[in-house]
Amino acid sequence: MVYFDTTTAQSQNAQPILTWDNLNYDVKVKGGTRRVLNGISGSIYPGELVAIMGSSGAGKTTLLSILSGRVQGGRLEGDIRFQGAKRNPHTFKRMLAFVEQDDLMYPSLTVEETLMASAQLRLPDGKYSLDDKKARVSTVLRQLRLSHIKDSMIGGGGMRGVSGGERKRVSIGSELVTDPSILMLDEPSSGLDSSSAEMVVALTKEMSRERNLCTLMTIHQPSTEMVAQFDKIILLAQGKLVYMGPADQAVSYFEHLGYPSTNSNPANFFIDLMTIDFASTEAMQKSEQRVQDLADSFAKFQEGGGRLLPDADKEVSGNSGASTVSGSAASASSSKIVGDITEEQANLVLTEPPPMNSWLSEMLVLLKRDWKMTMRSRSFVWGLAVQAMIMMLFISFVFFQLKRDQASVQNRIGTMFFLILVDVYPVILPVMVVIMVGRSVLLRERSSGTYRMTTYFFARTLSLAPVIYVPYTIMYIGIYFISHLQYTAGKFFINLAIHFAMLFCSLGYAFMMAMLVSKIDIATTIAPVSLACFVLFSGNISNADSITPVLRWIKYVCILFYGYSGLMQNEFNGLKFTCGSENASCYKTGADVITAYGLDVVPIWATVVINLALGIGFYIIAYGLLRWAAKPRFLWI
Ligand SMILES: Nc1ncnc2c1ncn2[C@@H]1O[C@H](COP(=O)(O)OP(=O)(O)OP(=O)(O)O)[C@@H](O)[C@H]1O
Repeated sequence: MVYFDTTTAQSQNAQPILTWDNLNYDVKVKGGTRRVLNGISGSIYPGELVAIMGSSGAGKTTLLSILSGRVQGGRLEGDIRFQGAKRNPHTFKRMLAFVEQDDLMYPSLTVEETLMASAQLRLPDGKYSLDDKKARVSTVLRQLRLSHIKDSMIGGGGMRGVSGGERKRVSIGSELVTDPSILMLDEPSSGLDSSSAEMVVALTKEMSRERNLCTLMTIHQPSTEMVAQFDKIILLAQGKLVYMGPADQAVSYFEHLGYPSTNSNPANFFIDLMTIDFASTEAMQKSEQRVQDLADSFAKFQEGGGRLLPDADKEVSGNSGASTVSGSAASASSSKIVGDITEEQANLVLTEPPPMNSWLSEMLVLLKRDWKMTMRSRSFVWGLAVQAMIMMLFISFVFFQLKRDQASVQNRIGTMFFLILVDVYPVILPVMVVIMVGRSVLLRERSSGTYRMTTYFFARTLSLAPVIYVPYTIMYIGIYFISHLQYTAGKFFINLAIHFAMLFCSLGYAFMMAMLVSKIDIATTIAPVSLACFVLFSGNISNADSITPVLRWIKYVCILFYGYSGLMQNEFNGLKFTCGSENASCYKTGADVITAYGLDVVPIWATVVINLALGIGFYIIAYGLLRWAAKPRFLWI
């Protein structure tokens, strides 16, 4: 009788942390459906490092996505249990650390800042003091051999930063500073040279052992050294399971099925066995048949409790005595030490996700992080400052020291109109781009429940506000005095209030557009067009009272209309103008101008309040888009 003991040292005393049973996954294809995963069952235990292997298109990423609760679209059947119970989407995602294939991080933060932000946001304040979090970060930096580059920028997007291997380790580190029960990594070795890839796997194993963490990764074609690190491997071929068990027994297992190893690297041997050969019809049929045979043999092997060849007389298992494929506790050793870990460690699994930190503490951590990023975007900060100064000089000297004649009426109207345009266009476009650049990191952090979406909006807005409000306030003050608008304290502060409300609206509009569209090039095309429509209804180009009745309502949702109306009323009310004899039509008072332009409908105070309300409305829409429309529809079983 031949038995393979498919339990690993970690599984002998412990309960599985994650089990899956008979998973079937179908996707829609032209003319019907296609089965991507077929009857996959298995389990993983605390402390185990497990690799999902298979040739391209075998279903590795799909299986990992299903187990992590991140699969979208298609039809999923089967059963998945976390610590013996059905998974709760809200708690499971906070107990899972998921490292995506693309290392999505903010380029302008340093390695240490990236890990610290993750620790501060995801470790509960009630359990960890700031010093504990710092200590944890420095431990992770040391364990992942990152201490020497802790002050280097992550880089990316044209900014020089850490290397690919280091970047991957930072990604892993920012997940490991938290207290996850399971760590999942999608192709952690992709894009890395062999020594960096080996280092990533070796360090992951070291940390899995130390923390008794269950680690599951997909990997395409690992080296012999990497295969030796894995406790368990899951081999998939054409969506079917052909082996799941200790990595060091897989070669013997296939030998006993009649497939002796043909390659010194076991991974290459497995891939050769499982790959479909498309060279000819005959070769294809033969390799498909082989894969089917392997899948059938493993299914029988699982059903038979690890019995591979009935009545064979060879004992091949590395472990003596019979044990079952599911790693039953029946075969557990009575020893207190199992493999590298103790029995207590083996049974140590977190049953509750860490509680979320308070809203304020979360917001302050995000604000600090966002502020650093904003200040490091030199071109953004300086771009806004320089453009505000250029606008100030340009507007105030074109409309220099306005008088009280009929020409000054036109010049005042021009000043007000130009000012409201300056409040929106040069603000919305750069802010929108800055928000969109961080969109993918935001979505990743949202998927893992790192923080609340409301704290994100507050912190991001507060971090951007000073670099907009400070130069723009200087610009308004400069224009106010150089152009000689009405010099009274009341008018001056009302002027500022109208502009501040406009800038708030512009920020809200930029957030809304950044959440509405996922691609920067599309957003930078749509935003100016939508703003151009607002210009039409601002009350300058067309008379606010004479717009076609069907479209007249648009002015009431137009930020430019309220800003323009407020500024015009504030500046013109109380003014008297001289009329020259040559002027056929003459505005004698500022009130005449306001009436002629149809801008006396909404009182000044209301223009400020309505613009603030519109700004809040834009933020609410942005929040709704992020919360619901951009929310991925994950399948849960
Ligand atoms: N939503 C989907 N729609 C159509 N086909 C899909 C979908 N999801 C997965 N597939 C198909 O299922 C198969 C398995 O995909 P998966 O990405 O899991 O493979 P993989 O083993 O990770 O491959 P690789 O190593 O190349 O990344 C592929 O043929 C893929 O095209």
